[in-house]
Amino acid sequence: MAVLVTGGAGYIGSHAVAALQERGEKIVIIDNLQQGHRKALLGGKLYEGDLRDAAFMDTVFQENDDIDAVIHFAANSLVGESMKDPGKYYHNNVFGTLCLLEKMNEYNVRKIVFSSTAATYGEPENVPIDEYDRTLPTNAYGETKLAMEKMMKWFDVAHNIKFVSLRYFNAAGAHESGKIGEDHSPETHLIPIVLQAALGQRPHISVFGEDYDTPDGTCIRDYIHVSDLADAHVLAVDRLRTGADSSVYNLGNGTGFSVKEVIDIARAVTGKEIPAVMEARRAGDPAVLVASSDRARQELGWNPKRNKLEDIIKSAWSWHEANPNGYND
Ligand SMILES: NC(=O)c1ccc[n+]([C@@H]2O[C@H](COP(=O)([O-])OP(=O)(O)OC[C@H]3O[C@@H](n4cnc5c(N)ncnc54)[C@H](O)[C@@H]3O)[C@@H](O)[C@H]2O)c1
Ligand SMILES: O=c1ccn([C@@H]2O[C@H](COP(=O)(O)OP(=O)(O)O[C@H]3O[C@H](CO)[C@@H](O)[C@H](O)[C@H]3O)[C@@H](O)[C@H]2O)c(=O)[nH]1
Repeated sequence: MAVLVTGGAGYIGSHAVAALQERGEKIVIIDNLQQGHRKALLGGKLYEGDLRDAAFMDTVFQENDDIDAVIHFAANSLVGESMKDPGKYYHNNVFGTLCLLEKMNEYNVRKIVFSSTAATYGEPENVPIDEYDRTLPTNAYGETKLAMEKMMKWFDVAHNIKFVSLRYFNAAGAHESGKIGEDHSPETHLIPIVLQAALGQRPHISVFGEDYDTPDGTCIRDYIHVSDLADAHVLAVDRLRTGADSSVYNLGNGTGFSVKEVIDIARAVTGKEIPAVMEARRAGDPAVLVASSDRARQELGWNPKRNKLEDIIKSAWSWHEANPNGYND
């Protein structure tokens, strides 16, 4: 048996590849390297190409007829960008997933673990958010992820392709080996940008909005260590291999931190000043996203181990300090 990992050379995908490798899985990776890095791969066989290229996908499935499960990370995933260029998100995310599901059906692969997101909920009715809460995305990115989840539901009904949809909250941190971490170009995520400011690579961190309905006026997010996310994917593959039905799980720590709190903790971790400049809101941002992950704990047996934000930021800081230019590729 082999696991196909789409987007495996990306940030979260490469940590999942490392987790699969640790337990001796055979791993096949698809990545078009629009964001991914060859150097991020600690195992597996990389096929460089695009999900939407049918001939390329035929080659991958034909050369690896032992693939029994797919973990699907490949997507565009930036809230801000999706508000300016929604077409890019529908094309890569929705059409890309359609291409993948059709090939899975053609090659008789009937298990998929999917990278979904807290952005499917939009502005929450209840905090912490559980899987039964309303899904009403406030940005085009979240809307495409919800469309992808719905597509998987109908491929299950019609073709018996079982899915586990993992709705991650905000991924952060780096692998404990120090070998892999976060390197996006351009970088838009809060924690790496704050750490780039700590390294003096940026003059300051811009805080997008100080007038939200939160205690200090800045947005609140639930930060979860990337290796804890990676572990959940291994558990989800296991669950599907037992013949379980399709399901959806939130993955977060259950504690929210405001943008200002994140910056303060990063100042304490790095010992650097990290200047902050207040700016206007970024379109599409919900004020608060905090997870209830009880269901993942109960049904998947997921037990995130790196829960303290200080430790998560420390692990990211180790990576950024040692690799100030990322993978440098
Ligand atoms: N980073 C987060 O906080 C977060 C939170 C929730 C959900 N997610 C989801 O998790 C997944 C991974 O996120 P990430 O932060 O690791 O992103 P990433 O950009 O680092 O990784 C995505 C990878 O997919 C590849 N890719 C994109 N489109 C492709 C295509 N059409 N064909 C082949 N390869 C393609 C990219 O080159 C990249 O390596 C995404 O689906 C994202 O929506 C991320
Ligand atoms: O320079 C910056 C960057 C971000 N922020 C704010 O920091 C918070 C977190 O932003 P960011 O790190 O960009 O993450 P999100 O927009 O919350 O989105 C991430 O987390 C989502 C899940 O919650 C995922 O689905 C997305 O793919 C992933 O990019 C938001 O309030 C941003 O407005 C700033 O104030 N300044």
